[in-house]
Amino acid sequence: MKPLVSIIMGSTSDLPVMEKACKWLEEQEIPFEMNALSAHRTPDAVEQFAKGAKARGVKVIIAAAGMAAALPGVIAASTPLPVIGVPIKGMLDGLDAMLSIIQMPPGIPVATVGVNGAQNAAILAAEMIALGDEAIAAKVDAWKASLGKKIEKANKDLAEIKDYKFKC
Ligand SMILES: Nc1c(C(=O)O)ncn1[C@@H]1O[C@H](COP(=O)(O)O)[C@@H](O)[C@H]1O
Repeated sequence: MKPLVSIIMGSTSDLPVMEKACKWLEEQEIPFEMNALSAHRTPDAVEQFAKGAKARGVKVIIAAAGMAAALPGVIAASTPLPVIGVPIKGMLDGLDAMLSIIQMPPGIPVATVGVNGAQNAAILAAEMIALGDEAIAAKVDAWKASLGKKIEKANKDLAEIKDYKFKC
């Protein structure tokens, strides 16, 4: 199946974080592709990718980068598709990447998730696609319902801990 989500990372050193996005999309059976491209190191390839993504059927791009994270913004500049940026934690705890990604000049937005927020990026991508795709909307709904069930069970378990004292 043609990929609906394209995951781009600045380096394969970002892969341990971005695997969480892949895992979530795989579990939901949402087709995706993944590539390492760098606005700093392979600028021509990034431009070519960004300009061609929509015509290949991609609906949302997830772009992850650490340090001086130009990649998501550079991709956003060359595509009409929504771009979700994932700041990767590095030497400055990811604050450098987060600010690089979130502080886009007016007109070229990047929807930025939290530092290392790969799974949230995948969920947000699915929610965007779900606006025009009932099957994916049903998957997102089911996922959110399962989260609710988990916390309901955790709350029940908490009530059953006999010596639990509310300390706040
Ligand atoms: N921020 C960028 C860009 C870019 O924005 O084009 N290209 C690579 N990087 C980041 O550099 C970090 C170190 O990369 P290496 O581990 O390859 O040296 C990675 O987190 C990557 O995302």
